[in-house]
Amino acid sequence: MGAVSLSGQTRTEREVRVRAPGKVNLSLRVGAREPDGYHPLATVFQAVSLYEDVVARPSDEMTLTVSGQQAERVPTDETNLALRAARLLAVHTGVQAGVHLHLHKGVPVAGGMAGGSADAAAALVACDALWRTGVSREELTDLAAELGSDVPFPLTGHTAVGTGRGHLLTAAMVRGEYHWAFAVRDEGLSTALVFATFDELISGGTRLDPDADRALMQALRAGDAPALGRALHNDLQHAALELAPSLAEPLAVAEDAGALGVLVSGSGPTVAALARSRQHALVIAAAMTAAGVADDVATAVGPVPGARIVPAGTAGPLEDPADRSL
Ligand SMILES: C[C@](O)(CO)[C@H](O)COP(=O)(O)OP(=O)(O)OC[C@H]1O[C@@H](n2ccc(N)nc2=O)[C@H](O)[C@@H]1O
Ligand SMILES: Nc1ncnc2c1ncn2[C@@H]1O[C@H](COP(=O)(O)OP(=O)(O)OP(=O)(O)O)[C@@H](O)[C@H]1O
Repeated sequence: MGAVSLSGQTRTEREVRVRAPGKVNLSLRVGAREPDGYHPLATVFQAVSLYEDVVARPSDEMTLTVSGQQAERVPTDETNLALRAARLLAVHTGVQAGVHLHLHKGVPVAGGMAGGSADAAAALVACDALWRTGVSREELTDLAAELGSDVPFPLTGHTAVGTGRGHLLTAAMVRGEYHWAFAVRDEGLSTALVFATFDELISGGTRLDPDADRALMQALRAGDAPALGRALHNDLQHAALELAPSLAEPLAVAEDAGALGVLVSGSGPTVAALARSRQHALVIAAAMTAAGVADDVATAVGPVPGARIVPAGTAGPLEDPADRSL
């Protein structure tokens, strides 16, 4: 155990492990583009049990390594959202310390499930604990929103309504658990391009109806999965299909396999199918694999909690492979 100096204090060197979830937008309603380039949203997020694990260790620099699903597609330079989160927290709090972050990815990259946003949320929580900054949860949420519209939600987790750019959250009342099957594609979709394609398709005319998700919220309160399946909605789906027409295939296969509802997750290209049970989610995933309509499949349950510290010694895919060669 070494000792490091932090803001004039000496403390025992340690590591902090944080786990943050990916998300599905149960409903994603998009208003007309505003002058700042962003679109007002009315969305309902649900956190699902595909996780990003982040380990933060004291370091003189800000460095990053990545392992896990599609790790080779994640940038490790200063554009990485987790590194940007660490830097933002250091600047905000005046902490003069570095960190080594290791990300273990379990959420599809550029898949519309906010994997990078979950990394950023986890990095904020991990660095906050490592550096003992003492910032409030509200401040962390504000910093999260500076990093990206989707970053506050993985801090909060569970099920929440998102307004503004999607970053203003209100917890939703939810009964029961919901089982999901996902069709994952190797090639991601750019969120900005999907929004731009949406603009072309609607050519200026759309208004957010505050009552549009009444049936969906009622289904969640009642724990009624079939009603939730009928109420799933994504305004960006048409644009995602325009850019990746083959997404129609996993949508159709999941429907044929009896999914209660199926949609493109967020800006895509991951396709999310709501199942009747965990077993049924496995059946839908198997059907998508057998039909060859996905590069990979996954199953998950929601809602699950937001970013939280994982006690040391907890089993899980949290190790930095670089350590094994030491
Ligand atoms: C599609 C969703 O995943 C739904 O939850 C999010 O809206 C995307 O959130 P995100 O990836 O965190 O997006 P940001 O990093 O904030 O923005 C990336 C780009 O997406 C577009 N964008 C994003 C959010 C929003 N409300 N309107 C937008 O038009 C903008 O072109 C922006 O430049
Ligand atoms: N930590 C990170 N993990 C994954 N991608 C990252 C990360 N940091 C930056 N990126 C970049 O961000 C892009 C989007 O990644 P991400 O996995 O968050 O997409 P997404 O799930 O579609 O996001 P969202 O659903 O929030 O729109 C990637 O193509 C990658 O270049």
